[in-house]
Formats: sequence, structure tokens, C-alpha cells
Amino acid sequence: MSAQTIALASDHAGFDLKEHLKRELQAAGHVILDLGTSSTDSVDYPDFGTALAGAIRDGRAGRGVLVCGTGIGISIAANREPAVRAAVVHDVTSARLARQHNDANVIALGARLVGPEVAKDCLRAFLETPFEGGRHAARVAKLSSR
Ligand SMILES: O=C[C@H](O)[C@H](O)[C@H](O)COP(=O)(O)O
Repeated sequence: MSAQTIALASDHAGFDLKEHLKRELQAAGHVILDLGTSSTDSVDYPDFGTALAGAIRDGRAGRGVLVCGTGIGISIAANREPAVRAAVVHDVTSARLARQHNDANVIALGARLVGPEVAKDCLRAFLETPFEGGRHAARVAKLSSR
């Protein structure tokens, strides 16, 4: 997909993977909005999931990538923002379907569950797969109407 601004955020458990993915995105020409964390010192994942959700809500980034130990806690935090559709993905198929069926605008990865190569493949699928629309469009619209 064409270059765009992508927000990244992680907690301490996801820091190393976030940095890895940041380098991949930069090499592909994307503009990065890095919302932290900035080290492996222990922090609280809700703070970072919420920060990324704010960037999506405000239009500072079109897509987002979250990383914590499992991807779960930080995605729960981000999904409290109605503008966010964050999907926890562990493999390329879930990343592809999160785009095709759910029009996910954020993926969440578990650094303690997936390795850097799988994460990179998930990220590529997330960025390159279009939303299918059709029967999925009304379902996705319902997500924002409640
Ligand atoms: O869903 C939560 C995340 O996986 C966190 O990264 C995890 O709970 C952090 O655990 P710890 O404080 O033991 O590093």
C-alpha cells in the first residue's frame, strides 16, 4: 500500500518488537508516529493503547500497530475508543481476515507469542490487504453505531 502515517505503541514487553517493526516500516517509506514506550522499563499497557487510540481518533495516523506481551491488554485499551477496530493477530491469515472482514485499522501483536518474522509478515498482510466491503460493510458499521 502507499506510504502513510502509522502509529506505533507498546509496553515494556513489546518494546523490542515495536522497534523492529518500526525499522521495517521506515524502510518501506512510511511515516512513523511512535507513541512509546521508549525502553524495557516496566510500564502500564493501558496508557499506550489509549495514546494510540487517540492518534487514530484525531487523524494523526491512519493505521496503528500495538505490541504488548500478548497483544490482548493493549488492544482492549485501544478498543475502548469507538474509532478504533483493533485486532489481535498471531498469523498472516488472521491479519488478512482482520482487514478483509473487519476493516481493522489497528493490529495488536504479542511479543511473547510471535517471533519477529511472523510479526513482520502479519504487518505486511495488515497493510496490503483491502477491506472487502459487501456483506461486511453493514456489520462493521454496526460496530461504530453502538
Ligand atoms: O496484556 C497484557 C500484556 O501482555 C502485558 O505485556 C503483560 O501483562 C506484562 O506483564 P509483566 O508486567 O509481567 O511484564
